[in-house]
Amino acid sequence: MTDAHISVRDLTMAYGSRVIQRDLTFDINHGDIFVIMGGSGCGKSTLLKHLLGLIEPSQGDILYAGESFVHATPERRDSMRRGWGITYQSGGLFSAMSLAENIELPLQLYTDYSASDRADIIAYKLALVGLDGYQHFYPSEISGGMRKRAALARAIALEPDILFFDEPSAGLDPISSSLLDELIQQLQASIGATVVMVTHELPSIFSIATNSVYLDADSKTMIAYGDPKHLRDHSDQAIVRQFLTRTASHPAKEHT
Ligand SMILES: Nc1ncnc2c1ncn2[C@@H]1O[C@H](COP(=O)(O)OP(=O)(O)OP(=O)(O)O)[C@@H](O)[C@H]1O
Repeated sequence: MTDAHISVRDLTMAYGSRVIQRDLTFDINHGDIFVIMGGSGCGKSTLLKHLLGLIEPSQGDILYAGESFVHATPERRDSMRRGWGITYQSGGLFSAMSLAENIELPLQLYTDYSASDRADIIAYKLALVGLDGYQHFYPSEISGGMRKRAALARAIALEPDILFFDEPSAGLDPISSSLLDELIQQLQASIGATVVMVTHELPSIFSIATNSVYLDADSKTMIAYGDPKHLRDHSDQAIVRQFLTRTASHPAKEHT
């Protein structure tokens, strides 16, 4: 038994007969800001999709608070998912809806709040991400960084206890990207959620991650687990140190 928030156990991930990663076993603890790292094509997004239940494992299990997600009934999976907030690379806002309508959608779908309670929650969530008063704007009327923050406001609409991010700062300039990092850190601290993210951004990794796993494309398994700053300085795997210091002597190999 473990008191980890998410436990990955002996996980093998494959597309058909092609194994992407095998024997993944690690924990993500409550309140971690956990980063899934590795070179291009090693299987980071594939792992995220397994954690979200979008792809079934070839082997192994994923447990949330000690309960198997892989073996849960569809109804039980739905209720476990209710506690998750997800933001995709593109942000995933509906362009034909205002920011308020985007944030209202999960509230309408999953809660019995009255219209006026929903309006209060929308205002509060927008304020949390620094978009106070932007209720009536459409996604096309705000900047890329603001869209990411609006997507985050929608992801936290239902008070999730886990936030998943796929490349949160993709497409952002360094300043917007570091503002988003700060926001993720503040939200983590204020709502107490566990954060799981896939990112390539070393500044993000070093400024906010508390723990990480490194997936290796060549050996098709994890070769490092721990605080990325510690791994950068002390990993016994040269490739991990190179990845974290950007010192690879040859261009990163693509595994596509
Ligand atoms: N739906 C799919 N069917 C078959 N193969 C796939 C599928 N999705 C991804 N792959 C392959 O699985 C491997 C891992 O892909 P994945 O997108 O998980 O890697 P990644 O580490 O997230 O890559 P990147 O950093 O480039 O985004 C790649 O070789 C990819 O081509």
